[in-house]
Amino acid sequence: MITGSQLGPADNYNAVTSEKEINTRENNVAKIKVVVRKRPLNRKELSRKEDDAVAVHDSSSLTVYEPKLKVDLTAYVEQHEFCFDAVLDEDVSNDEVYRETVEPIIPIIFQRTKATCFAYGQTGSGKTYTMQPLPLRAAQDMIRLLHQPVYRNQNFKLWLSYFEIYGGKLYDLLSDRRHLLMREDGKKQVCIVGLQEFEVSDVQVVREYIERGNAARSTGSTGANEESSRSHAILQLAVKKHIIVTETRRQRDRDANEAKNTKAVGKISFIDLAGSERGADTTDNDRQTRIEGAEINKSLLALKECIRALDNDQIHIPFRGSKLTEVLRDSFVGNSRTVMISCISPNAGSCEHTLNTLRYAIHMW
Ligand SMILES: Nc1ncnc2c1ncn2[C@@H]1O[C@H](COP(=O)(O)OP(=O)(O)OP(=O)(O)O)[C@@H](O)[C@H]1O
Repeated sequence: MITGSQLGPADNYNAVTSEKEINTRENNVAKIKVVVRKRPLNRKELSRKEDDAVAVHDSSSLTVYEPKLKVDLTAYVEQHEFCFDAVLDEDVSNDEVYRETVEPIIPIIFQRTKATCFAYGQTGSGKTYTMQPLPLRAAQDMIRLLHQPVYRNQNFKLWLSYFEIYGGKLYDLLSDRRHLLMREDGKKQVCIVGLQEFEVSDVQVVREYIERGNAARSTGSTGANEESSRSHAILQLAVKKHIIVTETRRQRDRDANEAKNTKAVGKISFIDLAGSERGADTTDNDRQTRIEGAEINKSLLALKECIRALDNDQIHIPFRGSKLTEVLRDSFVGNSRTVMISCISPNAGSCEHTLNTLRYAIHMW
């Protein structure tokens, strides 16, 4: 697989981008990229003297050492080797994560590409820690690109929206958690009725919107991670071309909203998924938690099915499998790119979840 890391750093965006250069970039960015990130042992795990069961060998392979018992109760360790597009060790910074995952995609968003970046893993494995900084960094680079003459002259603008899927329902995180409805138009385009989109041209404003959305997110508590997220949060950055309307038409369309005077170019969606083990979260908790668990399980399975179907160039993609995949439908069809970041906990006690996460990731690869 070709990895995006072959592309130049963000500063290269400042150079004037030629059509040929863009096409080369587009071909160099893998359609689906699977990256694994290991987090360090946390204070609790260290105080319990838990073993680190994950060894990262190089930039693309790792081994999980699973503690097991024989039938006669003798302890032994089973080794599981894995290989991915990229494996990021515990000392890798969020900046490096950005460079490895999202940065290579940014220029091709301006060339009608739709991209999806999501983090997958058990509760407490680092999904939010990994996903939180990515949209801001992406917005920074996108705003810089908007200033290039080639895009400025075409009147390209950046728009932001942020919503969550909680218990199979959609809520706008930037509009007092307003309940949103999803509709399909005649051209089978999914649209989220009432979702607020904001034009952004300043990184500080982007930061404020992200903070506002984060504060509105649904969280619940479990034994594993008290601030655990039980919803999928989706932040979208869309590049749109503003169409200059004549004064006569403007008057005619006096009541039309801003969106009618724009044309979609490309989009990147960042998804912070709910904890992957939540699908099995059916015994300890109340009915509501069990329903949430079932919904989460359904959407994670549907996501896997869709990505596998895309990778195999299948004609039928099972988008209708869940609300999550229905919402993401337009991001997967046509010229699309997907980056999956599998977050894993290093402690031996999490081995089973870690192996499940890596096996989920292997199916995408
Ligand atoms: N790579 C990392 N380096 C340092 N600390 C990390 C790293 N990854 C995660 N952490 C810390 O681990 C804790 C759990 O991480 P986080 O909340 O991102 O998990 P999560 O996978 O999003 O969990 P949930 O599904 O419950 O939301 C946080 O305190 C976070 O700061």
